[in-house]
Formats: sequence, C-alpha cells, structure tokens
Amino acid sequence: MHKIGFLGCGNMARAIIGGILAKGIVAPGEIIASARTQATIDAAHERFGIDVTLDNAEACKASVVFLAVKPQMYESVIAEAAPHFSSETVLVSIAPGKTLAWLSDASGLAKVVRLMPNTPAAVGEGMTSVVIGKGCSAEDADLVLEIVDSFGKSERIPEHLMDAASAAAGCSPAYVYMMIEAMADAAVLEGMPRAQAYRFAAQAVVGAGKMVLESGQHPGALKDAVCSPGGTTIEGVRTLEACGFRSSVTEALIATVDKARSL
Ligand SMILES: NC(=O)C1=CN([C@@H]2O[C@H](COP(=O)(O)OP(=O)(O)OC[C@H]3O[C@@H](n4cnc5c(N)ncnc54)[C@H](O)[C@@H]3O)[C@@H](O)[C@H]2O)C=CC1
Ligand SMILES: O=C(O)[C@@H]1CCC=N1
Repeated sequence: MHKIGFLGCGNMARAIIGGILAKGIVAPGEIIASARTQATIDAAHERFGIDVTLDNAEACKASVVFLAVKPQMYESVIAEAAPHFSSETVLVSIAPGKTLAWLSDASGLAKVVRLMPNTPAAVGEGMTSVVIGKGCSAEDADLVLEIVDSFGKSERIPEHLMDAASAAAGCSPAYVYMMIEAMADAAVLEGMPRAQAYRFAAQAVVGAGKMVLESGQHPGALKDAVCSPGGTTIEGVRTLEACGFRSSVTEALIATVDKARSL
C-alpha cells in the first residue's frame, strides 16, 4: 500500500512531493498521485518516479491522502473519493476556507488535518501551518508532522488562525516574487544583466529573511541599520512610504483572508 497519496498533482502537490523526496523520508514508490490528464501524471512520473493514476480511487487507498485540488473542486472530489477511504485514512486538506468540521462531514472521516503549505516546500524551505483534527491519534499526528517537516518548517496553530497563516506564508511568496521582479527591473534599467539582477535581488530577500529569523531584532531596527544618515536607502524608504508600500502589502494580505472566508 502507498504511504502518501495526492488527489491532484498541480503546483502545490509537486512542490510537496519534490521536498519529501529530496529529504528521502519515503521512497518514490510509496507515493501515488492522481490528476485529470494523462500529460500531468506522465510528467509527474517522469520527474519524481512516483506512481501515478487517472483514477482518484487508487490514490485514496494511501495511508495519508492529500487533497491537492482547488478548493472549488473539494466538494465533488471528496464525494467521489469518500467510498474508497478506510476508517483509518488520514485526510489532509491544503486548501483555504475548508474547516476540519466541513472536511469531516464531507468525507465521513474522523482523521482530518488542515495544512497551509507554500511552494518553497519544493526546495525544502516551506512554511506550513498545521491543525490536527481531534480524531487523529498521536501516531497520525507524528506521521503528518514528519511529512510536513521534511519540506521545511512547520508550526501547529489554532484553527481560527488558518486564514492569517495562509496570508502570511501561503500566499505571500507570490508577492515576494513580484518584489524580486520589480527590484531586478530597476537593476536591469541601470544596465545589470537580467539573470544577475535576479540573483542579487533574490539573495537579498533570503538574507533579509534570515536576519529577521536569526538576529532577534525588530524588522524596523534592521531597516534602520540599512539607512545610512543622508544616504541612498532612506531616499527609497521615503519613496515607498509615499507610494503606500506597507499599506499595500497589508491590504493585499487582508484581501486573501476575505477570499478564504468566502470559499
Ligand atoms: N499554489 C500554492 O502556492 C498553494 C496552493 N495551495 C492549495 O493547493 C491546492 C491546489 O492548488 P494548486 O496546486 O495551486 O493548483 P493547480 O491547478 O496547480 O493543481 C490542481 C491539480 O488538480 C488536478 N485536478 C483537477 N480536477 C481534478 C479531479 N477531479 N481529480 C483529480 N485531480 C484533479 C489538476 O489536474 C491539477 O493537477 C489548492 O487547494 C490550493 O489552495 C495551498 C498552499 C499554497
Ligand atoms: O491562491 C491560493 O488560493 C492558494 C492558497 C495559498 C496559496 N495559494
């Protein structure tokens, strides 16, 4: 029997599978993924060496089943999958908006888990929020956490913080990529080759993130330390404030929370 199944094999499933296999906690043959098209499953098999199928029922037989389809598909995919689960199946949702209570009702399963991962899982740098349902045993929780910790960091949170966690870590990589693109555009405008500009901008983001995590300093203090008196950086800070940078980011994250609540 497969240890981990994926219903859906899109961007997030592929990021998780890549992260799990890089860490080696399970062999490729212990993972099975289903998707709607032959091209998708062929590509996943070729890239990861995992088992693949067009039949969701096959993937439902795994011990831990990730629901990796869009939230709008959850209802129909769970209805199709439910007859194929066993009472021991651990069902893992990675979608915003679908509560543990809803998942349990829809699937008929007692063992349900909510995660909100992010695509940096693909390089072992994921940040995943975890809510383990009450029907899960300590062993189920350990297994899920072993899987999740193989592709980055994780924290257990109360379920009511799931939308906040999704905004801060699930969606936010998209905005960071936009910022990296914009930062590189400026460097390109000044004559730097494009590939080099992405390296500089991306490494600056990696380094700034590590500073927040490891220095113990407030982000504002770290920002202040970059701004030499009468220097160049403070001119950029003035410009970002005039353009509503921080407010734009906050509003964008609140928009994701509003959307999650509507799903
Ligand atoms: N992309 C991201 O950064 C993140 C995504 N998520 C969640 O992951 C889930 C999937 O999102 P993405 O991977 O971005 O979407 P995607 O569109 O890349 O992948 C969806 C996959 O589902 C498959 N699919 C569609 N209908 C199906 C069906 N009836 N049966 C089996 N497979 C079917 C598609 O073939 C595709 O492989 C969503 O619930 C999303 O909220 C969570 C965190 C981050
Ligand atoms: O866009 C989405 O809905 C998913 C959830 C978090 C990131 N991507």
